[in-house]
Formats: sequence, C-alpha cells, structure tokens
Amino acid sequence: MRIAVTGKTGQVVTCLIEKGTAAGHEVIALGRPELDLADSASVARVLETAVPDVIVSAAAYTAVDKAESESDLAYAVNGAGAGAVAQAASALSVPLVHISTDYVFDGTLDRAYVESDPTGPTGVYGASKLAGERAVLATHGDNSALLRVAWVYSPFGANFVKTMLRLAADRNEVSVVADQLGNPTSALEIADGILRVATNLVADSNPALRGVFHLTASGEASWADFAEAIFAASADKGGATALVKRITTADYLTPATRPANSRLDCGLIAKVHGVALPDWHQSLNSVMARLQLIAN
Ligand SMILES: NC(=O)C1=CN([C@@H]2O[C@H](COP(=O)(O)OP(=O)(O)OC[C@H]3O[C@@H](n4cnc5c(N)ncnc54)[C@H](OP(=O)(O)O)[C@@H]3O)[C@@H](O)[C@H]2O)C=CC1
Ligand SMILES: Cc1cn([C@H]2C[C@H](O)[C@@H](COP(=O)(O)OP(=O)(O)O[C@H]3O[C@@H](C)C(=O)[C@@H](O)[C@H]3O)O2)c(=O)[nH]c1=O
Ligand SMILES: [Mg+2]
Repeated sequence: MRIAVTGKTGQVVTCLIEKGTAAGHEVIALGRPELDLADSASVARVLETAVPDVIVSAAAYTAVDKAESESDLAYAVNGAGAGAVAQAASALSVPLVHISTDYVFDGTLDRAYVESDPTGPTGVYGASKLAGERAVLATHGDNSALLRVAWVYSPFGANFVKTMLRLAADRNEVSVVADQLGNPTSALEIADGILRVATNLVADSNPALRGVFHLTASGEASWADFAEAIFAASADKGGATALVKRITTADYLTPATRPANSRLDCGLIAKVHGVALPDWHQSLNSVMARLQLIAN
C-alpha cells in the first residue's frame, strides 16, 4: 500500500514509518513546512499530490497544558486541520485512519469506556480532538476509522517514559499522581494496529469496519504505577531509577484538568478488525530496551 501519513517526527508517525516500511508498504510522511494542519489549503495540496491508497491522520497539537492558553491554535490544528485531512481523503476517494484520544472523555465513569459512551472533554486539548472527530465523521465518516489511543510512549519524541528517566537522572524521588487511571500504550504497537486497520479498509468496503474504535494496550495503570514500572525496568537494565512518591491530582497543579479514569475498552476493534495489543508491561520492556540502546 502507498500510505500517506501526516507529521514527520511525531511518535506515531515515526513508528508507522518503521513498521510500515518493514511490512513492505510505501509510507510517505507529510508535515511541516509543506503540510501545515493550520493551513487547510496546504493540507489539500500536499495530500492530493501524494496520491495515496490510504491516509493516516496522526499529526496533532499534543501539548495538553499549553493548549489551555493556545486554544485557537489547538482547535485550528486538531479540529479544522483534521477536517481538512478528511476532506482530502474524500476528494481522493481513499479510506482515512484518524487518530484520536482518551482525553475526549470526562473520566467520571467507574469502568473502561466503550465507543458509544458520551464524551465530555475536561480541557482544550480533548475538546479540540473531539472537534476533529466530529469533523472527520461529518466529512468522510463513510470511509474512516477513528482510533482513540491513549498514554502514548515510544523510543521517539517526547513522552512520559522519557520524562521519568530524565527526572530520575538527577533525583532520588519523583512525585507522581496515583489517582488518574488509563492504558499506557506503545506507539510501535499502535503502528501495528493502524497497518492492520488500513489494510482492512483498503480491501473491504464493509461499513462495520468504519467508525470509532478504541485501541490501547491491555492492562491498566495509574501514572504512579506506570512510573514505578519504568523505574523498575530501568534499574533492571542498570539505568537511572528513583522512588515514586504517590500523590493525588490535588497535589499536582497543572493548567489542564485531566480525566481521573480514561481506561478504554478495546473489545470492538478486536472483534471487528482482529486487532488486540499486548499487555503494557511487555511493551514497556521492549521500548526500555531500545531507549537503553540509544543511551549507550
Ligand atoms: N502522545 C500521546 O500521549 C497521545 C497522542 N494521541 C494522539 O495520537 C496522535 C499522535 O500523537 P504523537 O505521535 O504522540 O504526537 P507527537 O506529539 O509525538 O507529534 C505530533 C506530530 O504532529 C505534528 N504537528 C503538530 N502541529 C502540526 C501542524 N500544525 N501541522 C502539521 N503537523 C503538525 C508534529 O510535527 P513537527 O514534527 O513539525 O513538530 C509531530 O509530527 C495525535 O493525533 C494525538 O492527538 C492520543 C492519545 C495519547
Ligand atoms: C511529569 C509529571 C507528571 N505528573 C502527572 C501530570 C499528569 O496528571 C500525568 C501525565 O503527565 P503528562 O503531562 O506526561 O501527560 P499528558 O500530557 O497529560 O498525557 C496525555 O497526552 C495527550 C496528548 C493524550 O492524548 C493523553 O492520552 C495522554 O497521554 O502525570 C506527575 O504527577 N508527576 C510528574 O513528575
Ligand atoms: Mg504532555
């Protein structure tokens, strides 16, 4: 397949290039300065020139706290920008795989969220991503799969794993919130899932393959649990480590409010697309091994 993906250096983009190329696909990464999601004309022009078999919309404004004070830019990129990508997919008559987030939910449910649960973002980032979902569904809903992923980490870019390792390099203790629950997910495995879904969409016009799906690793964690596992894996490999002081959200003030529970139920994508990702502990170990190779 000839896959056009938005963004050049993001975690998911980088993993999709690695996994897609290894699987024999042509992956064309399109990002700034040529394709700027805040400039719809550039989106249409660049994507239409690429003539892909499928488009993956992976680029986004992902700075959750900064979005609170840059709301116009967050909406332009994640809302209108996502709509422009969907418009290009529609003009080309190709399927779209659009990446969204667990932060579209308010986090008040006491179980994992299913796709049909009501959304209710608690911050600008989540609200802008929800605007993107709506734009995609309105523009190209009949030929798109929207994949809500969560708590993404990888050997690349900026993520919680790399932040924790950086903090551990010069501290013995790191305070981390223990009352926000979710599903830490490796972008390498998200890339596997995207490739499977994209292949299914290109091969089969069945409407059941389209719509909203949750795609995370199995197993849940609080950020404090995740930090403890990161430090344990790092210590195992002779890397930086620290003790985790388990704190509450009230003890860790941030500009954006995050959902207390954004665990996602991934039963639907397993049933419909045959995609089921491994337990996060296992994936964390492979990412840690690669980060150690980079560090040494
Ligand atoms: N990171 C996470 O924890 C989570 C991410 N997601 C979603 O997954 C997707 C991928 O995230 P991830 O790979 O982590 O993102 P990253 O933060 O690693 O990278 C973001 C990418 O988006 C690009 N980008 C940002 N603004 C623009 C713009 N105006 N025009 C074009 N490209 C732009 C960046 O380009 P450049 O290289 O030029 O900066 C970069 O390639 C996103 O849709 C995100 O909302 C969902 C849940 C969790
Ligand atoms: C760095 C740090 C964070 N925290 C808290 C803050 C926050 O509640 C939680 C996670 O912090 P981060 O800022 O790394 O994560 P955050 O940017 O909120 O991560 C989110 O990014 C977007 C893009 C998504 O779509 C989400 O799925 C999610 O992955 O941990 C601590 O308690 N201690 C710390 O030292
Ligand atoms: Mg962040």
